[in-house]
Amino acid sequence: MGVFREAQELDVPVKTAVLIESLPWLKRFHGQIVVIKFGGNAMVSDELKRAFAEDIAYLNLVGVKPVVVHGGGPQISARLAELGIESEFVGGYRVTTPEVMAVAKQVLSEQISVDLKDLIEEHGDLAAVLEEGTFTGVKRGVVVGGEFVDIGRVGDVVAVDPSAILDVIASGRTPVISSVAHDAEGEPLNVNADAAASALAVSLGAAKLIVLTDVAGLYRDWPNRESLISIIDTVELTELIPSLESGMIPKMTACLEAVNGGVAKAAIIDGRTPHSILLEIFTHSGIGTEVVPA
Ligand SMILES: Nc1ncnc2c1ncn2[C@@H]1O[C@H](COP(=O)(O)OP(=O)(O)O)[C@@H](O)[C@H]1O
Ligand SMILES: CC(=O)N[C@@H](CCC(=O)OP(=O)(O)O)C(=O)O
Repeated sequence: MGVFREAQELDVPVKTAVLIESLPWLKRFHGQIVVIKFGGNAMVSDELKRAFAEDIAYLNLVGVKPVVVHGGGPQISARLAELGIESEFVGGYRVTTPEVMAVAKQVLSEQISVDLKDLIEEHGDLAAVLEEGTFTGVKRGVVVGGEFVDIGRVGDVVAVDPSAILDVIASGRTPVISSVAHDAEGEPLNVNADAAASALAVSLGAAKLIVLTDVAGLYRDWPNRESLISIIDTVELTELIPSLESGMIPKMTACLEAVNGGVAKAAIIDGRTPHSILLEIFTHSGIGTEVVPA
């Protein structure tokens, strides 16, 4: 008993320091919108999803206004494999036939959105799933080796209607939204979730965009992982993007566009670290890679 109390007393200065370190960040972000993108690769275990939901509930309850935009690429791939439907990526984007689109829509908007909302709601009436309708998109193609390749129902966001999101925020809850968009005819488009989160952060005038993924951040020397970039400005990032690979291309483009669109900072952080969002927001050093204006 005596040993236990002594150990607790030793912890007191550490605990106090951790709590008080958050004060300037509470002042900075209180009342501000922070868009948080939860990537499918960061949803690797129930424990991590629960820690994510705790962080979102925490932010909400201390007066920050989190908005969750999620992906689910690996989960879509797993479902397609179960159904025996082939799928491939070109330039970081999934080739999306109408059949693939139907599966992506079901996994993202019906399954993952609801799962995340339910986990956040374990802490109170704190979340709401947004119906599709926020993002309007246009079909995009990719250029590979100088040739234009049609990749099906893949879209770029061209307009964001934030009204439903603002209503949810005004009700004190956290919107949870998938990246599915619709074209002018109302047909669904598969939008990369990083790009959707970025467009939303700009439209909402968010104070920060945080992107959770399955690496510590952006490495200059990928795949050696010896040189993690802690901070990079938009000019340097613009020069670096053409040399990046696969999923990092849409991810870093999304961060660049967010900051160029007026979001003060965009951070790529490791979603495999439990409570990485709280560490990023409420500690001086943060974690991962931060993109800032030049
Ligand atoms: N320079 C780089 N730094 C870090 N990761 C990189 C880099 N280049 C490519 N990657 C890859 O990008 C992946 C993240 O993109 P992606 O798989 O689309 O993630 P998410 O599902 O979180 O959106 C990493 O797991 C890593 O394999
Ligand atoms: C066009 C395109 O590639 N769309 C993505 C949408 C989901 C997504 O972006 O999920 P992550 O954030 O987990 O990667 C896909 O179909 O996988």
